Amino acid sequence: MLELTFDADARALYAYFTDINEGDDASQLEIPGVFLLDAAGQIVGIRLQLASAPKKSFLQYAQGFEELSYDEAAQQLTLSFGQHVVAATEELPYDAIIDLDRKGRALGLEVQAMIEFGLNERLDVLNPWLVAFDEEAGDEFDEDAEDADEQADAKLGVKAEAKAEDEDEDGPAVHQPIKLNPNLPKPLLPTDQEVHSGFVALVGKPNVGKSTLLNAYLGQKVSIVSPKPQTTRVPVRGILNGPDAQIIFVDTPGIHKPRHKLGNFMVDVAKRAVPNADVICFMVDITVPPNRMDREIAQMVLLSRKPHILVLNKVDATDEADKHLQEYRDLAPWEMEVAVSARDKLGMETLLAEIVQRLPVGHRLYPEDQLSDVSERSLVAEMIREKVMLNTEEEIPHSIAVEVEEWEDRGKVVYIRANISVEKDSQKGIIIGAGGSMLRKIGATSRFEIERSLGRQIYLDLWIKVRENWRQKPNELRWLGYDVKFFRD
Ligand SMILES: Nc1nc2c(ncn2[C@@H]2O[C@H](COP(=O)(O)OP(=O)(O)OP(=O)(O)O)[C@@H](O)[C@H]2O)c(=O)[nH]1
Repeated sequence: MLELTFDADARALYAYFTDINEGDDASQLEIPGVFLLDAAGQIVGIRLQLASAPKKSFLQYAQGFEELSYDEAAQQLTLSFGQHVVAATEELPYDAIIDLDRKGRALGLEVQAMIEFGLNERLDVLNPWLVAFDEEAGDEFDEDAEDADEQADAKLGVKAEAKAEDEDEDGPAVHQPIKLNPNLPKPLLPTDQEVHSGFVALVGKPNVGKSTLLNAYLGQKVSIVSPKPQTTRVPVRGILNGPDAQIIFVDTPGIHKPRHKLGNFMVDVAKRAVPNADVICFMVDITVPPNRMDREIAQMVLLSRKPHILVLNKVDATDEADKHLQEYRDLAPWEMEVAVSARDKLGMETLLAEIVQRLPVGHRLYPEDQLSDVSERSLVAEMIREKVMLNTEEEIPHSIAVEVEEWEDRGKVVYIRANISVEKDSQKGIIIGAGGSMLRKIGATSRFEIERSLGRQIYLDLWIKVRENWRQKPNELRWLGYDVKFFRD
């Protein structure tokens, strides 16, 4: 049976024909079509009109599903949900998207409806096919799997008691929050006066520069950055103090089409940041035109009814900054738009002023010397993950997780033992590299950055562990700290 997921925030319906991983979708087809409606106006199917005959392999993954049929003569792909009489059709407000792999095989499709379409009330017929993002089978805490995991740890010499102790005390990733770097000049701030203060969500697609902007404002890295999409996995709060304002930026994971439970978690925590924010900065990459995901995020921002600013990033990277401007403007009635370069720190004062005037007046919500809510321990784990991401290719960057397992102040140095989890044995080999060269490189670059950030000498002990298919396993995700309950406000 073909399973569907419906993202109510984005009003998007997804149907995947096969399990897919990051990078499997090599290209996309945009195809016009119609909703098939019964006499009551309920959606009972979708018909897509292909422009030309597809390759033979196009429907290879889709073949087993009785809901799908292809009319060769008419070049129409139809999804029918049950034996309903089609009484009417209604044009899809946007072309459907079909993801293709490198061989041109259709991996799945996405259909988006407009806000005013009232899609959910018309989805009743589709209910038996709908699965919720977060309620797939096996999502319950799996004690057997947890036991098996501990046994595997014991075999590898990992101290299960030490881990349990860590987790009992403070959860998987809680430690001292990062304070302002003592080497940086401290702003002189009046303490008890009222200021503009509140939460500012940085939301957008992966790779648009959200983390770069946050780090640029704070003058210190609190959120890791890489050229690969989906770098940020958990919301990171960075606190900027000024004489008249305290701005708590919330850097969120890039919103994308989730393909595994880790992706579901990332999108879920990103979306939760929107209703909790006082101001929303919708960040886009001005060098490329908006796509379906930008439209979905813009709708979500609009629905929140929060003050919202369009932040057009990467102006440094194009000579035609206004080429796609109108298309971004058309996504929503923005209260304000500001063009910036997070990399070159351009436009940042203007954006800050726009943010501050939209924040409520009150007291500072965080101590003035606190830079982030990220613990030192989490930041160190993230910095190591960043170095693995920067030094590896293909599927590796997305397949790893890093946990700091031991942290001991030994006077002159801080001893830090960290585990890099991978999904397969083959990935372990890649991370170690020939004669250990890759691991040495990751260790050296991580140590340099961690020492700079902590202002202390460290001894970094890196271990690699295979946690098979961890991104799909709820208990593994919880163990690694990717659990929504840790990120509730
Ligand atoms: N040219 C240019 N590149 C930028 C700018 N801002 C960010 N980048 C680059 O864009 C890439 C992605 O930046 P990130 O800050 O990791 O983007 P993000 O939106 O946080 O990405 P996710 O974590 O995937 O959601 C990195 O290679 C950055 O160096 C900018 O203003 N100009």
